[in-house]
Amino acid sequence: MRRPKSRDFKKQQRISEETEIELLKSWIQTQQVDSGSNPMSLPPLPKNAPTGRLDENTFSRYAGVANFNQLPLSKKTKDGLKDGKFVNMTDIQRASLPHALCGRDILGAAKTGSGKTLAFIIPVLEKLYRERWGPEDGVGSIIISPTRELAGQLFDVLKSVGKHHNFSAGLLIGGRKDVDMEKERVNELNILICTPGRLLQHMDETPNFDCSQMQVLVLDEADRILDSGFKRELNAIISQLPKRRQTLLFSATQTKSVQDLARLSMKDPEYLSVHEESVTATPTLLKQIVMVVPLDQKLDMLWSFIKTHLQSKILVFLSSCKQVKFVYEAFKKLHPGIPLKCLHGRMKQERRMAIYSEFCEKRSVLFCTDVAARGLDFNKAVDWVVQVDCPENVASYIHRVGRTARYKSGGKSVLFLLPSEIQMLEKFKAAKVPVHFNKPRKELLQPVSALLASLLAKYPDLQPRAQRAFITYLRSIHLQKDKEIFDVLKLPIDEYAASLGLPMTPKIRFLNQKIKSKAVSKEQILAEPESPKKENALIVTKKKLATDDSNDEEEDNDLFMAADTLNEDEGKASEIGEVIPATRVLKKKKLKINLHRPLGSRVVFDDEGNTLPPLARIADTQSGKESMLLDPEQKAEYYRRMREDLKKADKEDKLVDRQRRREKRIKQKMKLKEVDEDDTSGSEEEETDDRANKRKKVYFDSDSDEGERNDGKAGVTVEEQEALALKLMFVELIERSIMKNEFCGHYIMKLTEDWDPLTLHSLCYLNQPNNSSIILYVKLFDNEFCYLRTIIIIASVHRGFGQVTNFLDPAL
Ligand SMILES: Nc1ncnc2c1ncn2[C@@H]1O[C@H](COP(=O)(O)OP(=O)(O)OP(=O)(O)O)[C@@H](O)[C@H]1O
Repeated sequence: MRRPKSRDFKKQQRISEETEIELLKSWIQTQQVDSGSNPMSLPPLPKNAPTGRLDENTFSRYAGVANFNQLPLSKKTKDGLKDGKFVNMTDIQRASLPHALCGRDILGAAKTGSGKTLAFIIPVLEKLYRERWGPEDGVGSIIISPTRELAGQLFDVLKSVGKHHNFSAGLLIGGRKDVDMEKERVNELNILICTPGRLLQHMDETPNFDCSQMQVLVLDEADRILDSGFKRELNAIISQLPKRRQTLLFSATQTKSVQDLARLSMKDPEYLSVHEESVTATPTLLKQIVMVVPLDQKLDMLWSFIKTHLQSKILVFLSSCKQVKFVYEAFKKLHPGIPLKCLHGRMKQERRMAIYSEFCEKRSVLFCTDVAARGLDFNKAVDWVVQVDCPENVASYIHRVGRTARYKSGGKSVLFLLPSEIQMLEKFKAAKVPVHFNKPRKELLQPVSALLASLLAKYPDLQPRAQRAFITYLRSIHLQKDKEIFDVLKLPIDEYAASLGLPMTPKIRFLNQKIKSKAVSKEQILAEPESPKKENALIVTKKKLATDDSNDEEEDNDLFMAADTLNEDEGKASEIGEVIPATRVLKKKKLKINLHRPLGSRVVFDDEGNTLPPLARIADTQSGKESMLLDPEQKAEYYRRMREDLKKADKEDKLVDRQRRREKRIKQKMKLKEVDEDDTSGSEEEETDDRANKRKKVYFDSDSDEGERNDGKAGVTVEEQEALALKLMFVELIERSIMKNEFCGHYIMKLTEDWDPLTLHSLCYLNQPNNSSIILYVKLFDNEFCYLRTIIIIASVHRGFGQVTNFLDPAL
């Protein structure tokens, strides 16, 4: 049975729209609240107090009222609110609506989930209604949201509360294919809800797109839209909007920057921060837990958490899309017993919207990036917000946890803090964010790393995902602004890689710069007299500075070298050890040699971990006297003798080689002659040409000390010789000898003597038997100039595979 309509309702129904607008205008005008005052400070009107016109000339006060019905709102808006079961106003609505209704600019700040959306949707509807805005008037209001999902949600609220109005509204967000259709219709829309990028696209591309008459501009999550990420877009948008307009800014963490307000041409805005005096900056019904979790245990902790909360609706924040993708894919394959979903900015828009709606409806775990951090009001309450990675600042934390405990419902959140991020707690305290400190219960921990490792082995496509997740996490820490809290060099990088199931730690190129700068600061330590850290710092600094001009790969290598040094000097270098991460692949990484490092600066270690000069081992093995290495004079004498011996040997070998070449050339000439004589066919010319072509390479007369060039003579270029040398070295030495650890000088000499085309003169080498890293100093004849030229072949054996990494002319 239909309820009889109230007298007020019947009365209002009788009032024509025109009269209603006149009435509203004079009501707002006569009873408007003083600028700068907070309507909430006024005593509330009694519940049954008459509203609207009291007599011919007076109206009821609307500032400080607690009920929507007591506000000077159109019947259509009131009906919409009633349909949505919105009766009593929240604090921010009470504080801001009286100002907003009389056309003032607003800077509204209130806790998450406190009803800020209605605080700007209502004034938009009312303003356009009072201005009698119609389809022919075009764009009357623009509401900008930082994310597509939030824009979609605002659009739903607008549709619901404004359903009795006749305005047309459009949702303009990126990722939608129907941009052409939008372009056709956008000029007919009265209210645009959009993301900055899409709005700007229309401003740039849509013919006759006109916002010059718009009345109200709203920035939801204003601090986010005003921050540097949207600066370019927002400036371009603002430049196309009329200066005479009402501007409403809302956020749980509001900007107070004068520059921001100036950018928006706001004039004496009302700053309404309704919870400024509140004891907490977060909802009172939100229980917030912080746990200190080492980086390598984060996934174990997350997995354990999910397994013990299978009946909950959980929102999990990670710091990058790639982490989200990896954790989602990996956990899905492990079947935790609750539906898993993921949401990040790299997904197609339709998928994003579908995931968002599904999560609103069903109990599940949603892994997401900060794309879901702000504004989203998931229909059925979220039970837990889990922050696996620390947010960039307190504001971001407040928005993330604000996805639960909305309006009058409760909620819980947990944040995993790394030991190095513990300072975040002080920031929480300063920002009035009450967190409870909980110790992780080890008995409940269900390790997942081993399972991930086997998953990665089973599904090859998962491994690159894990690597990308690893790198993007470290990069996100590296790029954080707050360097007091986020220091990538304090992270146990190697253990973290293992916890993702990765068999090896991926390369982290971007870290090098940090390592270098740390090295410089270590130099400052050196400047201080008697510094106990001096010795250790010296080792590290030298290593870093020696590689200033090295390429990326080698830069990474230096990271590992530095860490290696620290490992060996563990006790002494604990100070630096805190700064430079250890890695699991140190021993393997050490094999890579920085080719650009000045010769002789390479540091090798003896069994006790002491550093030795590069030739120390040869000297050591040949002299048998370790002490000799420590005496610079003896060492110099030793090198001098070595040089003389080599020179002598060079001369002798040169003579022998010349002789051999001469003989060989004569032999070849004889052969050619024989062939020419035998050939009687008419293809003689052709044959000769062919042969000439075949031999068109550059020939050198190795007999001539001046290195004259003689076409038609046997020989190969130096490049070919080197290439052949490399090949031979690789095949014969590396594969056979080095891998078996039977590398010996005798073998090499034998090999080179047998090898005809290459006039390999002499060869000495450095061998580090236990490292399987070898430098071959190979002396060749450079036939063009007929001097002895030395190439170094650097060979390394990495995980059982020989690899010639490079060769070059050293300045020995
Ligand atoms: N006056 C009201 N009466 C009842 N429910 C309300 C009222 N105002 C808002 N709500 C409800 O409170 C919830 C939170 O509102 P809203 O999304 O506007 O919060 P918010 O302050 O914008 O949050 P955030 O800062 O996270 O964006 C919504 O579900 C909304 O329907």
